[in-house]
Amino acid sequence: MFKNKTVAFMGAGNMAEAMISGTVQSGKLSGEQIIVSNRSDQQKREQIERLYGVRTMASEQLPFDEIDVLILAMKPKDIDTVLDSIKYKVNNKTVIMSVLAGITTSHMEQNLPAGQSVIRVMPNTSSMLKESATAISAGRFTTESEMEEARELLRTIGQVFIIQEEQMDIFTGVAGSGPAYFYYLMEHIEKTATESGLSPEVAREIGAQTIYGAAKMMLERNESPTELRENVTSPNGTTAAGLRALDEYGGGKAISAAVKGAQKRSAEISSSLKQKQLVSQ
Ligand SMILES: NC(=O)C1=CN([C@@H]2O[C@H](COP(=O)(O)OP(=O)(O)OC[C@H]3O[C@@H](n4cnc5c(N)ncnc54)[C@H](O)[C@@H]3O)[C@@H](O)[C@H]2O)C=CC1
Ligand SMILES: O=C(O)[C@@H]1CCC=N1
Repeated sequence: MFKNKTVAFMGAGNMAEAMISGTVQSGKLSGEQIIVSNRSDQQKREQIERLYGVRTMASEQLPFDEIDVLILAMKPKDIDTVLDSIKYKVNNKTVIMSVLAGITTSHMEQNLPAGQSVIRVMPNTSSMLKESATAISAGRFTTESEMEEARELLRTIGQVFIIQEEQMDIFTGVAGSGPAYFYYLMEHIEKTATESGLSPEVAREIGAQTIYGAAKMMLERNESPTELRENVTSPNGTTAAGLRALDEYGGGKAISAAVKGAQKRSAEISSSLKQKQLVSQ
């Protein structure tokens, strides 16, 4: 399916690198088919070229006519500069995918040639190991077959969920930002375990295996998190004591607030762009 296709990245930061790593490991695209560009950091380009065997160049050198899929992976604040810089160069057959939090397809469509196909994508950094939970939603001009191809391409970095664009903010709060909540949890588990005498290396391994095992149980057993939690919890036992402390310290509320906080920030990015556009009209 990807034979003779060229996928180019604009932006070569953490998210782009995670996607490049996963895609190259999948073996579905060769390094030759992937072009990675950024604004100015040549050292980073050389590093990516060395590590993943892809082609790299400065963004203004991208061969726009050759590109089938252009993945935008810079910070949301840079979107307008980038759209301005590509709107007269981009090929009308190129599908533009954006991984930028909060940037809507309609914002991109308004700042690109009429009819350009745009897909909003929300991956996470577990793309690095082909374990992302990635959402995609179609823009106004995206065809079903382009969505199917997008899904196939992003399957190389993990699981793909097709969602309505209105659901992107909450998806971002859960899955785009989500790995950070688990790392935060691990930081605390590791610190506490180390203070109680485990070596940091062992504490990390134990914690990671515990999260991994719990995630696998959730994915492979047809049981709700409530059932799974109850199976761990003996009456008057150790887990009950641990969960009581979590409740006492507002653990559940804190987790909900984290997801909602990220969701809200994603929506704020969208509305601040809309505001900016209204002002400049
Ligand atoms: N880091 C994450 O876990 C996730 C990030 N995202 C999205 O990915 C995007 C990138 O995030 P990170 O990789 O974390 O940021 P980063 O700061 O690591 O990378 C940004 C990259 O964009 C490049 N860049 C900036 N302006 C440019 C321009 N005009 N032309 C070409 N390249 C340009 C920079 O050189 C850099 O390589 C953000 O929009 C973020 O919302 C989405 C999902 C998860
Ligand atoms: O923190 C951020 O804004 C990006 C988007 C999702 C994860 N990282």
